[in-house]
Amino acid sequence: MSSPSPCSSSRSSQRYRIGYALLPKKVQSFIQNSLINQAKQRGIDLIKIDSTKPLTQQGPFDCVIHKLYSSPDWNDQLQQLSLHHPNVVVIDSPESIERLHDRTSMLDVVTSLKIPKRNQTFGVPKQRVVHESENLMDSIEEAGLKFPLIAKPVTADGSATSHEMSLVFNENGLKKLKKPIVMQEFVNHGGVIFKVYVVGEHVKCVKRRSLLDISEEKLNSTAVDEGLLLFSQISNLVAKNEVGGCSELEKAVIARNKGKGFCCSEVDELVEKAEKPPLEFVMELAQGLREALGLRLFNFDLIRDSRDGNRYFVIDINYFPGYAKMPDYESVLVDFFCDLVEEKRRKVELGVKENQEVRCGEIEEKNHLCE
Ligand SMILES: Nc1ncnc2c1ncn2[C@@H]1O[C@H](COP(=O)(O)OP(=O)(O)OP(=O)(O)O)[C@@H](O)[C@H]1O
Ligand SMILES: O=P(O)(O)O[C@H]1[C@H](O)[C@@H](O)[C@H](OP(=O)(O)O)[C@@H](OP(=O)(O)O)[C@H]1O
Ligand SMILES: [Mg+2]
Ligand SMILES: [Mg+2]
Repeated sequence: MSSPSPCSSSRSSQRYRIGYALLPKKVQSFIQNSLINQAKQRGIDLIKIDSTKPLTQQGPFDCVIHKLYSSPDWNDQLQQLSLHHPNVVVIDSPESIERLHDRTSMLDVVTSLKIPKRNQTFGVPKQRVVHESENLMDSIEEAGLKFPLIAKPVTADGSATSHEMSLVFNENGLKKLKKPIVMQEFVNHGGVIFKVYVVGEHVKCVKRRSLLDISEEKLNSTAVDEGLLLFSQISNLVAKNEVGGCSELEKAVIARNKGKGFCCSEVDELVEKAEKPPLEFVMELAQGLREALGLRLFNFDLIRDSRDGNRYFVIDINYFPGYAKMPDYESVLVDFFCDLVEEKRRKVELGVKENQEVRCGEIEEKNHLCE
């Protein structure tokens, strides 16, 4: 087997340094030996950054990748780095990342996307943020929202609570929620979501488990009298066999299926059988979002309307998601690192050229003055 070619074929012996600033949990899941080794083979060294120490003293870096929540100090550090070392590629800008931390506006960008006309259409579910002081039912009606709804914490800041969702079946449930909270229309989508991972120009779509459809009948049954069903990170639930049974959520959702015996294995079957959305459509959406968000490392959750197989909804966008769960994540990421290295090389070349032009200009000016 031939060894993988280095990133930049013109300078095969040169090594490149990519600094990463990530929380310990992310380091553990993302910086795996397999990634480090594949990167090494292509001339890239991954260097851990200590965000509590001056960044400019930890370089040099060709590129920096990062995911650190709410750290003004860190944002200042990045600003200083860009000021003093403008050729370093920083992925991504803190301002662009920040937009994904608020679910009230996170999906706004989707509605203004322009992609070529095709059979598939896309949008976002209706939603509205509600506050304690409001007349809840009036607000819900005003926004055109109908039960069942899904309640999502306003802030998506990486904390466990920011992933705590609730299915809301009626006014009773609505009252129990801690406000302010984002209320979003629940769209029946057949128990499967599509996670689209974007890594610069590279895009991968994977299928995952989701919530089962909720029928009119279920909505009117006594099973939903409580009004509320809490859940968290359903797409990451491990397979049935690994936990020795259904999760509480699955049991609860199953119970609402009135003994139809819908269990995890059936959910897994739904995922297995589901057809992914057309690749071209996914690519166009991904590219549109990448440009509109000004981000290169993110994923988005896509669901397909059970009533219309060509209608899709974007329901969530996450910065620097769990890439290690993506098949072949190492090669996708290393290809991306190579793209960055190339970008840095072009920046340097352009800088040198611009400098030369300035110098030539200066010389010409001097000559002219001397004449
Ligand atoms: N509008 C909706 N209609 C139907 N199901 C939804 C809707 N919004 C969310 N869900 C379901 O709830 C899950 C969690 O919602 P969401 O993706 O917004 O939360 P999250 O905690 O930010 O997820 P992640 O772990 O991807 O960051 C989704 O994966 C999907 O199964
Ligand atoms: O922990 P925070 O900062 O909230 O970010 C999460 C994202 O919101 C999730 O989307 C990631 O899971 P997926 O890669 O399955 O979407 C999830 O992946 P992880 O649990 O593997 O790290 C996280 O990246
Ligand atoms: Mg999600
Ligand atoms: Mg999310």
